[in-house]
Amino acid sequence: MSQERTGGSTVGNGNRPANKFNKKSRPAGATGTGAGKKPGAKPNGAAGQGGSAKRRPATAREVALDVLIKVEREQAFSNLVLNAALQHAELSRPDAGLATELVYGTIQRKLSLDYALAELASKGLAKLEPWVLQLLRLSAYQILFLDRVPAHAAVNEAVTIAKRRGHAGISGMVNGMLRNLIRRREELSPIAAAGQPGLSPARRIALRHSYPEWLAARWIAAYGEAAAERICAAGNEPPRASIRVNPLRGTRENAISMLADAGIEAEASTLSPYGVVARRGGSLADTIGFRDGRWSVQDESSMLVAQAAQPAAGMTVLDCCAAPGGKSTHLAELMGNVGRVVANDLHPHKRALIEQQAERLGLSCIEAVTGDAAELGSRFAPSSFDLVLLDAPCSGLGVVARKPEIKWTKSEEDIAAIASIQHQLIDSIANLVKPGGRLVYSTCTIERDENERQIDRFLQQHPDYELDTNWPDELLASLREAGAVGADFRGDVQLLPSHVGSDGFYIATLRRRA
Ligand SMILES: C[S@@+](CC[C@H](N)C(=O)[O-])C[C@H]1O[C@@H](n2cnc3c(N)ncnc32)[C@H](O)[C@@H]1O
Repeated sequence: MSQERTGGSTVGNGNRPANKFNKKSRPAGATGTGAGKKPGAKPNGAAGQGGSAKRRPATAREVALDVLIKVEREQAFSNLVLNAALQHAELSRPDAGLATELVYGTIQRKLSLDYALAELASKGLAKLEPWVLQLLRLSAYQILFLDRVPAHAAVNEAVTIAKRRGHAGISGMVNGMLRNLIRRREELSPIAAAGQPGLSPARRIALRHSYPEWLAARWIAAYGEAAAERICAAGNEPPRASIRVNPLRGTRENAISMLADAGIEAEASTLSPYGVVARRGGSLADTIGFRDGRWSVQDESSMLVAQAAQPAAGMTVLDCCAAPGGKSTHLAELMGNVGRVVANDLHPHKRALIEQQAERLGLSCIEAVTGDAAELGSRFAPSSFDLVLLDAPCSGLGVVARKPEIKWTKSEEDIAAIASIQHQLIDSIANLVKPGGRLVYSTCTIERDENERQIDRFLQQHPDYELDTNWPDELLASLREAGAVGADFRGDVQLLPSHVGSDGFYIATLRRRA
């Protein structure tokens, strides 16, 4: 089947190299929201398994295999593990591109790959050692999804790795299963599987695009079958890489021209007047403009939050969940660095991240503090702030293109649990907004329980608040263009990954009645 990604190059905020297996570039590294390990993750350990722990991986496939093993074993974020592994491995640029494609593609297509492999494993996949299963998935991904990687090369390399890491029986089994897969690839294709008669819409979408069935069903219930399918397809596309220009240090045109000088082909974002989207080139963070504070690496959807919040010079602003500081710094930029932005985060170690960003961007009006947002209501006097932003911790299901493991690790129980925390947080900060001031709520998820329903419940419990439709005309025009808002705009927006290819994001603006 032809799902191949060709061309492309590193345009992310890490060191994601050129990738000739992708049609589009995959941006590398942490995306600026919630970067770090997942809660409960074990500490970093050696990446490999099956005898590879101390050996520095030599090939793209070995690096990819070690990353896949570690992501699954430690419940770690793939972008962080991959970036660390690439820096350590010092692969050539094309090999680093192959490793990148293999890691993201294998995680994205896990359900499709397991569907095909399960037919070939005589004792079932559950009996396989974890590293063998990852090696089979990695190789099956090449056979089923990458037309430009010869199938025999994928098999030969898998057998070589299996011989190095396991006994002869394992390499023989790997060889046999993968050669069978090549022979039966049409029959075992997940696309053929999705075409079977009698499947429910959720099962069909799950098989076709490799998503958990419960998630496909949830999105069908929320958005309808056609939209849910578009969302799932968009989540398998390489995410766009973009920067947000710091208007205090230069113009967007100037940034585009500086990027061109650095070999990065980029164009103005259609969503945000501060955004620039990179098409091909090098790492956006590894640029003079980034180091000089002329721009930050940020997804386009995320840039819309500060724009919708409409901060003004001289305001007193609270960002309740601020680290690593993407939105606090944007708010401060739009305030011309005049006023006060209190940037709070729960984790003490994240305070330095906010301070580093503020310093790099020349923003002295940001004051980074540490604390539980649920306690901010008692820490500050009532009505202390003109503007309060709650960029809440969330399930992250709007960013599966950047962190595909999210779709496999999150559950419906997780969504319910995080929605309950969000409710507690928004409730506890409501009193901090001055009458006439704004409360902005945002998440990087597309779950209605975390978004619209959260706001509906808040409005029922806080009659002193109302949704605020007074958004900048320019912002509303670009959201209309993207198909994200219609005539029924009520003061919130749910951007879907399928709208313009940016992250799925929710933004609501509320005004406290005067
Ligand atoms: C979505 S991220 C924020 C991203 C940030 N606004 C930005 O644009 O760079 C959510 C943040 O909330 C923080 N967090 C989670 N629970 C919190 C709590 N109870 N109080 C304060 N911060 C919390 C996390 O540490 C994380 O940095």
